[in-house]
Amino acid sequence: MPFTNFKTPDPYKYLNGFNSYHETEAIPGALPIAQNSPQKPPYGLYAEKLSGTAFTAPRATNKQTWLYRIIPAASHTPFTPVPPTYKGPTYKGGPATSTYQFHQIPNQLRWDPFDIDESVDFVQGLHLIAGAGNAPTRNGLGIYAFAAGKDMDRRGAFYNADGDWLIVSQHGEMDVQTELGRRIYIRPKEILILPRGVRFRVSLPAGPIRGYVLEISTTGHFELPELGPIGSNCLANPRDFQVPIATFISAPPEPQNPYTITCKFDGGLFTATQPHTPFDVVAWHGNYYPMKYDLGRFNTIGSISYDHPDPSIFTVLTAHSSTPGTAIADFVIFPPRWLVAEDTFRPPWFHRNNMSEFMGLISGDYDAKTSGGFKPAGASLHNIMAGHGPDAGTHEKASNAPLKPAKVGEGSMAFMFESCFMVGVTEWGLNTCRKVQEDYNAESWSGLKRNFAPPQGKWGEDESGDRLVVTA
Ligand SMILES: O=C(O)Cc1cc(O)ccc1O
Ligand SMILES: [Fe+2]
Repeated sequence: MPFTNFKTPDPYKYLNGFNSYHETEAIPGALPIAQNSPQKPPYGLYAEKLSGTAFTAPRATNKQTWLYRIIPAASHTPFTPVPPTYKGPTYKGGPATSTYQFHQIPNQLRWDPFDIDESVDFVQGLHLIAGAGNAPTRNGLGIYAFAAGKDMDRRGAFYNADGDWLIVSQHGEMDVQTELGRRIYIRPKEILILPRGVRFRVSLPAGPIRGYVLEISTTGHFELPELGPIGSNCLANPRDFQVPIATFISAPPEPQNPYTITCKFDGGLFTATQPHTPFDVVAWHGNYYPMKYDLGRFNTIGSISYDHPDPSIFTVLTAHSSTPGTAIADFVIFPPRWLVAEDTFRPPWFHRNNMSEFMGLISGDYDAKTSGGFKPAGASLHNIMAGHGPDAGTHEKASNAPLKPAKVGEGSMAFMFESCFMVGVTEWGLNTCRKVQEDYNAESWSGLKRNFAPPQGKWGEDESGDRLVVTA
């Protein structure tokens, strides 16, 4: 049985390997040999360096890519702010605000599925649901929902100066052209990493799309988690990350029909034009590039004895904070898997987490919920120390289930963005989207029964705390 989510292969070819140093050329000989910046690069190309870290970052974390292109990215008209009347995304806490405005809410929150708006493209259809910190100090995080029904303009491209994106596809198919290669194909249950600054354009070959985006505004990037005693394999394996192969558009510049470059810079949108295509990179070498990953390739591990392990065993990618072992964001998935633990309450336990947990559902059911309120394309947020866990129905069922080996999550894929930040909710996330469920807590946990049955005798105290109560 092939461990992938797909019967038909993706139509494009890729380079394989996470954190590998790759090189690719669309014309043989376009990459200079040995050096980066010859006096005259091959074929009249310009050399341009795209850095993913400070020049001085330690070798183990240093990222850069050298691009060999027809015209450098520097050549464009000045960027000007996109007028607030533009039918577009809500990136900040509210329209035309200069700072992020987040509502900090200690309650558990859950959202019904986000709507698809077929009249917008990928960039226009992005909405910031929640986040923390900010981009300018490189200490922030953003969680977006996106939905779109239109291709991005053929003569347009977008880049995000605020951080790296991890795009989770929930519905539809995305064909993503980037500077580093013409095509990346993303289907539901696949993810796309788009590094800060890389220009791209999304088209929709098979109708509307919907999904989620995690943005990290840090100095670092998404990394594979350490494996410790697990060893050198399992979870997401490096060779399953797929990287575009250099391809370029060679059309001559058209001053009368320019390309529009849109960027997100501290949550605001700016545009500039240029007569030449941004997708003119003929060759590149480096370790700073977009990547796709099919979540079906994840090698899930779990308990083969007793007790429910921490969900960190399901971490696909992590973005470190400066505290060892503590992530600004972990991307965690709950794939189909066998549960075999003996004498164990198998679903997630009740808990209050030091970290915040934003969850989404790509398809199917999530094994901690039976009430039906956590639906594909919906979401939940259990902020720092918000009590949560299985709903009453799930608890009842799992406490009495025969503990035979059982497969959970067949056809399902839930995920979590877990962060050390207190994650605030935007005005769009709380009100404008009109998806917040009023009764989430009551529906989930008000039905929890008191099952307490101590042995006969003197146990506990009365409410004043100074007299022992005799239970019947
Ligand atoms: O809250 C959740 O459903 C996510 C979760 C799953 C799990 O298996 C253990 C802890 C946890 O936070
Ligand atoms: Fe949790």
